[in-house]
Amino acid sequence: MAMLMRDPDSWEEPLEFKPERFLASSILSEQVLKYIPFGSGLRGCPGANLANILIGTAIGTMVQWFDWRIKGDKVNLEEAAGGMNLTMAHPLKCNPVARNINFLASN
Ligand code: HEM
Repeated sequence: MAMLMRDPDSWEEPLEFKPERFLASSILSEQVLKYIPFGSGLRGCPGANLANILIGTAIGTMVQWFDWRIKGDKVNLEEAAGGMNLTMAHPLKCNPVARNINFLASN
């Protein structure tokens, strides 16, 4: 079974950024076997639900409070040569710039 993240045999429009493609996942779907960050089966990660909640909250907070600046205008998503983990060939370097969100201020 191919498990490459951009394998057109496994993914529709594999080069497009479409995080909503994961919304349809359920533990029994074929979809979930294409991407198994938490392993699966009896020894699968028992912390998967907690991790998904924490990661969503952490990323949401980082995006809400900071503008993430990169050098240039495009992120190079080239992957490093295989292994078990998916690694960026050119690790992302970016600077967080605090957003001016002052939602506690009165008008
Ligand atoms: C992004 C976060 C996480 C990732 C990517 C991750 C990934 C994994 C993977 C790949 C395994 C091995 C599964 C297998 O062998 O099939 C595993 C096992 C495990 N994980 Fe996680 N995990 C995460 C977070 C957590 C959290 C938050 C907890 C606990 C609060 C946790 C507790 C465990 C435990 C106890 C095992 C061993 C299960 C066993 O061997 O029966 N993990 N995890």
